[in-house]
Amino acid sequence: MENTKELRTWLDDMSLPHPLVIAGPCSAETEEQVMRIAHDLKDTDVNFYRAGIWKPRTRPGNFEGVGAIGLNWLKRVKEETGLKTATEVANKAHVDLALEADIDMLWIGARSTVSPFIVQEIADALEGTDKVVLIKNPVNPDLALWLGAVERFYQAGIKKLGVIHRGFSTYEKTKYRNIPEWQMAIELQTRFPDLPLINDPSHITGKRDMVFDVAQTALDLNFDGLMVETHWDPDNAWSDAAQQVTPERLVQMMEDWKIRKVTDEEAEYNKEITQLRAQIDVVDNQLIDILGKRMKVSDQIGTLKKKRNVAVLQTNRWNAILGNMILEGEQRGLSEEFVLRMFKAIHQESINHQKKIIHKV
Ligand SMILES: O=C(O)C(=O)C[C@]1(C(=O)O)C=C[C@@H](O)C=C1
Repeated sequence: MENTKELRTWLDDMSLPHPLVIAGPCSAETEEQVMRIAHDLKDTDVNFYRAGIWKPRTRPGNFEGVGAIGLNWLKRVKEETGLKTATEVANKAHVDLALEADIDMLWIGARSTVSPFIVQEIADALEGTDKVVLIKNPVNPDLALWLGAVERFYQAGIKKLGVIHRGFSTYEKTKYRNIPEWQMAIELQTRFPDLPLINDPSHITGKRDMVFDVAQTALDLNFDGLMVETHWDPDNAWSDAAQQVTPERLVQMMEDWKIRKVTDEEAEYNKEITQLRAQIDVVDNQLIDILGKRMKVSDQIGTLKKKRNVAVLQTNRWNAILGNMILEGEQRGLSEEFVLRMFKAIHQESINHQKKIIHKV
């Protein structure tokens, strides 16, 4: 699949003066709940009304969705409010029912994207549809798997495509429910700049008081839209209660978030950015030069270790370096997370260099 301008035609055709907004409850619970939230969102910037009908849950025994009856409620939403509708599909039966109910947008959940078999089944069932299909990232940070899923839909002749960044599972506990790994979204944009990219701050944060900040970060990174779980009584929601916001809060967020331009054509801006980028180029070249020099020293250590039959990995020395560099980094305004990531990459490269030397016959 190649990047083409046509990938964003469906979004451009909407001529929105703001990012695309998909909002609504995590799960459709009752007809009253679905209709009440829809009416609250009716005259706002929300473009698509979302509601989960079939809910893939981590463990059995939790509320697994109301099932097909909820599709009738979404039909009613469209009739009464004019909002377009969206729901998740996870197999062919879901697709058939959703198409029958004329749902406008279908998304593929993170747990489905991980399985090429399921993705292919859904893509085949959707072949040639003119509905919008959005593919959430797989639960694990695997860009090839994510793009592979997009490709399967593209090959099934689906032209209105997009992706949803909902964050990634981790074993370690973090402040996020699913860590954003923004780098993945940046890489995706670099490879497919015209593929509409939607952020899901609800699933990334898992907490409603963090939703705004993550949404703003996404907008700062040129995301095309946001999917925000919205419930009139979030605390009593039947699923994902902690991460849903009220319609009033969503309206406030839509007023408060800052939309940045992709670029600025003004001469003054161009002059300044060109000068600053020239400085970045100089520093980047110095960085590469310095890293090359460091690896040359590492090569010498490798030769010495080979002669003396000493192991490549030296954890005491390595931990001492890391500790020092975290302190040094702090004084220069560099986060511990960044210093750790950078030095782990340097260490790995250094080890690779020495391994080559030691195994050379
Ligand atoms: O100090 C060493 O023994 C090295 O090989 C250098 C180095 C490094 O790149 O800093 C590389 C590997 C070791 O695990 C520790 C440190």
